[in-house]
Amino acid sequence: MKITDIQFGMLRVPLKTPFKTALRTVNQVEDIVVMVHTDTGHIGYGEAPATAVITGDTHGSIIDAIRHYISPRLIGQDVADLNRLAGLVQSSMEKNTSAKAAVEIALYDLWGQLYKAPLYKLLGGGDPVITTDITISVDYIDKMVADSISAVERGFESLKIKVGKDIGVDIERVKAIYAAVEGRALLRLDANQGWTAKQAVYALQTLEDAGIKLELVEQPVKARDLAGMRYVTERVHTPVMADESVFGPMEVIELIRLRAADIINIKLMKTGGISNAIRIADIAAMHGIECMIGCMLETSISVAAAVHVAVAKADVITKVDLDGPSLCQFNPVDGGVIFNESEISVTDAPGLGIREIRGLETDIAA
Ligand SMILES: C[C@H](N)C(=O)N[C@H](CCC(=O)O)C(=O)O
Ligand SMILES: [Mg+2]
Repeated sequence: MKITDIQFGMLRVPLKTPFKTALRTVNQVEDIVVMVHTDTGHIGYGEAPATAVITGDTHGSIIDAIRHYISPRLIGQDVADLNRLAGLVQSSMEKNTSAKAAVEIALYDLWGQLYKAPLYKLLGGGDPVITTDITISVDYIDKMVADSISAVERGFESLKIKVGKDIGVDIERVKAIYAAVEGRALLRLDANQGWTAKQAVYALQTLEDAGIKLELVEQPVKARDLAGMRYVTERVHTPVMADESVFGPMEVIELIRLRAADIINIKLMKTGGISNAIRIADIAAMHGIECMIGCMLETSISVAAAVHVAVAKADVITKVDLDGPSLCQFNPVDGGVIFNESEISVTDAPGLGIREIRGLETDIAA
């Protein structure tokens, strides 16, 4: 199975409700879809969101990276040489992790199609059903409480509460949500870098002293502030998770060396795809550190790939934040992973199992 062409499309899907974090507000998913064509007629699918505030990637940079740096290395190559091709993708240029992820995901999809097996089985197999949390956007307290109750009524047993806007209000936000859903859902906080280390310790100790048990706190301080991450980790009982602080395996090794977090959030859009996500899971497992697998604002194309990784690496990926498809007003994908609110199931269709993507705009400019 030889690669003959790589094409792009733009996929726009409105969100059910605006997605608000300490870093940004978004109303719709607008992702680049990558289609890797082969001489056998098989097509591999990948997807890349332009999360400029986290990865630095924009629509233009994703297309440019694939068109001018990644694609020329792959045309004519054999999909059976997957590891070598993943290496070509990773070494094509610095950074640009979302572009690399989209192409790698499509290559892994084709690899599964080549061997007529679902990706998770080729990655080692596992229980085909996993459970995700859902994000509660940062907002007025009453709105966050109402959104949390609604999520619990939809069956979500784990809520990812966005904070990081104002330390005093954040504490009140968490207290109010905890009181509203206590005993019915676990609370994860994500400050998206919005606090200083001292603020984070103050907020978390205040919540702990009030008897509020949190499952974890994600990225309390600035991405590059590893000393701050360590400061928080050493001073609170709540497990601290690194998100924006870690992209690839080298950063994970450094984070572990510094003991700067308790848990690692793996996202394909930070790792540059599946190969490095697996490396990080293996490094974490060797050090006895748990991982979450997360996503950006992505649909069920790239999130499907993350699901296959989560299923195959469930020994170390013990937490799942793959709510992108649940945040969308509709699923544009026919076939593939089944997203049913908190329950996500892989099927035994080859690769990612994607048959068709509806509403794809293929006339996008460079
Ligand atoms: C969508 C997912 N639950 C999530 O919250 N991801 C964010 C970043 C998403 C974005 O801004 O596109 C995170 O974990 O920080
Ligand atoms: Mg996060």
